[in-house]
Amino acid sequence: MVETGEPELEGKGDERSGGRRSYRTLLLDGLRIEAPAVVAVLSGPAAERDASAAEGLGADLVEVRLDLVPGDPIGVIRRVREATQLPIIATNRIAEEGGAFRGGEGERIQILAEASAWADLVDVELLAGGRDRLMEAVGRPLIISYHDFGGMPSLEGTRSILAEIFDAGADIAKVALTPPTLKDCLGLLQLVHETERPLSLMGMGDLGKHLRAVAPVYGSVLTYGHIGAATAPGQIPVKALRELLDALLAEGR
Ligand SMILES: O=C1C[C@@](O)(C(=O)O)C[C@@H](O)[C@@H]1O
Repeated sequence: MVETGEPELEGKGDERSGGRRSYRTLLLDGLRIEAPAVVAVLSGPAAERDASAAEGLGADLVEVRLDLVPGDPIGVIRRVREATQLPIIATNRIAEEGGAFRGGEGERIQILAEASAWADLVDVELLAGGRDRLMEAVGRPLIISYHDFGGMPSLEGTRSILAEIFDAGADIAKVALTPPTLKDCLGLLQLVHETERPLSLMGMGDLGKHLRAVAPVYGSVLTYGHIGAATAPGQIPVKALRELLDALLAEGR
């Protein structure tokens, strides 16, 4: 686990980074993220080509879904590193949380650890058996994630999951949930607004997808969009997501 030590710098709603509005600056082991930030998810055979296009489409970071690229995942992330200057998140998603990796946990963690040499942040699931082993092996800022593709825990249950994620040593907590009602969406926005530590919250599904553009207004630090095929229900194309954020983020808050 990386000892960041660096304070987060609380920006103001009117701060701009390259013409974009930033609410807060995250300093993670020398990596500077002006939040809220758009992450372009790279998957499939066009991952390297999409990496080249990501910044022009409005992405601030890219995520390489090592479980969703053909061939050698290490070769792919190396080429993505050559294709873009944007910070890279390495993710090798377990099947239980919507991923396509089908090997053993030891192999999955090994690939992720090796790929981290070309990444700026690493994503690992809260419930992954190899989570702590990976965290010991990787000297990168960590996103610890939790996904529910069929619904969501209660709000108290979600608060407990966030506490577990931060207690486990996350630099950024990430939860992607499928809220069944608008009341659940309101509850999640309240949760984002009250959480001071860096949290990325996304809604999945038809009723939750608007949270991808709205939760950043309430403080969510990362929101994920796609360039090629969507990698989650309700995911929004990067260009449209960027335009939504630029339209919705407020001068002051
Ligand atoms: O965890 C996340 C969020 C995500 O599942 C989404 O809902 O956009 C997409 C994944 O690629 C990423 O790793």
